[in-house]
Amino acid sequence: MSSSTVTSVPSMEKESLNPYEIVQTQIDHAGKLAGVSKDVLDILKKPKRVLYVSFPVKMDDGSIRVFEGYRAQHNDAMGPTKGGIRFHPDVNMDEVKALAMWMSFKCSVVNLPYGGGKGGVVCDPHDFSKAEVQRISRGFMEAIADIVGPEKDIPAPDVYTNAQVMGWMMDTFSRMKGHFSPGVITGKPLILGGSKGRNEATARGCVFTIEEAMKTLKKPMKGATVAIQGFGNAGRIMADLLAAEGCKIVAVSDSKGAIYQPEGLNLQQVEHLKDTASILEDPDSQVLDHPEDLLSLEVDILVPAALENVITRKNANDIKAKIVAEAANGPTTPAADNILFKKDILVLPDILANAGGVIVSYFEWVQNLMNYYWSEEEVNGKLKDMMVHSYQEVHTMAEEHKTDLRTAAYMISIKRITAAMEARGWF
Ligand SMILES: NC(=O)C1=CN([C@@H]2O[C@H](COP(=O)(O)OP(=O)(O)OC[C@H]3O[C@@H](n4cnc5c(N)ncnc54)[C@H](OP(=O)(O)O)[C@@H]3O)[C@@H](O)[C@H]2O)C=CC1
Ligand SMILES: O=C(O)CCC(=O)C(=O)O
Repeated sequence: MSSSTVTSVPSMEKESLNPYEIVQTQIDHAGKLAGVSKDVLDILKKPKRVLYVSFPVKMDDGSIRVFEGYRAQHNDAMGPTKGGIRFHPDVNMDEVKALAMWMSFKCSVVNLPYGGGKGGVVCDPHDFSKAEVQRISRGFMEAIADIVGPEKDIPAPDVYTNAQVMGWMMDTFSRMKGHFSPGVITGKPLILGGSKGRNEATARGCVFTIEEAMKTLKKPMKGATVAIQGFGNAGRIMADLLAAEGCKIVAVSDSKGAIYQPEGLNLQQVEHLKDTASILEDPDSQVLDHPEDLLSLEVDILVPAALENVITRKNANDIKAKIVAEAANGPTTPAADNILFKKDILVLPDILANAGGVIVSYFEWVQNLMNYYWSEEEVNGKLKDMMVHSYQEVHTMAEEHKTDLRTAAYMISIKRITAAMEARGWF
C-alpha cells in the first residue's frame, strides 16, 4: 500500500483524546472521500439516544452503593442496535457514545443487519465479590430494560464483563418480560443459548485479518514476532491462536505491567501465572520498566487488545511493527494514524479487525431466534468467510482510493448506512 498520494485522517492541531471527537473526525474524513453530503454526515456524527442511569445496589456488608451507567444507541437504519457492556472505572458518556458509533460502522463494514450500541457501568468489578457483581449486573439490566430487547438493542460482553454477567442480565430481562428471552443479549453461557465459538470469536476474527494482511505483505505467519497489550478475552486468546499459527509471542501485558522475552514466551507458563498469581512473576521473561514500551518493540505484529488511545501522536513514531492489528476499540488516534500511514505500517482498523466478536454474536442471536444451534466448525467457517470477504472489500477500496484501511472501512460502512437511511426516507 503506497503512502504517497492520500494522507490518512488529518491530524488535529492539538491532539484530542476524547473518543467522541475522534470518531467524528474519522466520519468527516472518510465521509467526504466517499462523497457523502455534510448533512448526512451530521446525522451519523451523533448517537440517536443515550440513556443515563443510576441504580442502588446492596453490598455484602449491608450498605447501599449507587452506581452510574449508560447505554448509547447510535443508528438503527440497518437493524436493531448491537454492542457490548463495559464495567470499568473510566466509563463515561462520551466514551460510550463513541463506542456505540464504532459499533455501527463495524456492523456495517462486515454487512450485519445491525446498528451500533454500547453500554457501561462506572465501576471496577475487581473491587467487588461475585454476589455484588451479580447485583450490579442485574441492577444495570433492570435500569436499561425499557430500551433493550431482541428486536431493539442487543448487548454483549466487553471489558471486564463476561458470559456469566450476560447470563445474569438475560435472566433479569426474561423475568421482567415473563418469558425466556435469550435473544436479548449475546455472549451468554452455552447452557443459556450462547453460541459455540463466541468466547474466542473476537480473537479468531482478528487472526483471520492478520493472516490476510500477511498475505498482502507476502510475509509468512510462521516465525512472525508478536507483542500483545492486554491479556483478557481478546489478547490472551489471540496469543494462543497466533502461537498455534507458528507466530512467536515475545511480549504481553495486562493492567499490572508488561513482560518481554525475545526468544518467545512460554505461553502455558504465563497463562498459568495469570490464573494463579501475576504474569509479572514469570521467571523466564523480563518485566518492562515502562509497560507502554511494549508498543514500540521491534516486532512484526503489534496487537493493542486493551483500551483506547494507546498509540498517539506522542509514540506513533516509535512504533516498529509492520502490522498493527486493533483487537481493542479505538487504540489509535487520528494523528497517530497519519504517522503510521506515512511510515507504511499497515493498521488493521478496529471496526474490521475486531468484528469477529459481533459476527458470532449475530450468529448467536440468529440461533436464539431459530432455537436451533450450530456446531463450532459451522460457526468458525462462517466467521472466516465473513472476515476474509470483508478484509478483501476493505483492501480493494483502500487500493482504489490510495488510502489507509481505516478510511476505506469507514467509506464502505458510511455508504451502506447512508443507503439504508435513504431507502427508509430519513433524508
Ligand atoms: N470481548 C469482546 O468480544 C470484544 C472486545 N473488544 C475490545 O477488546 C478490548 C479488550 O476487551 P476484552 O479482551 O473483552 O476485555 P477483558 O476485560 O477480557 O480484558 C481486558 C484486558 O486488558 C487489560 N488491561 C486493562 N488496562 C490495561 C492497561 N492499561 N495496559 C495493559 N492492559 C490493560 C486487562 O488487564 P487485567 O487482566 O490485569 O485486568 C485485561 O487483561 C476492548 O477495547 C474491547 O472493547 C472488541 C470487540 C469484541
Ligand atoms: O458482540 C457484540 O455484540 C459486540 C462486541 C463489542 O462490544 C465490540 O465489538 O466492541
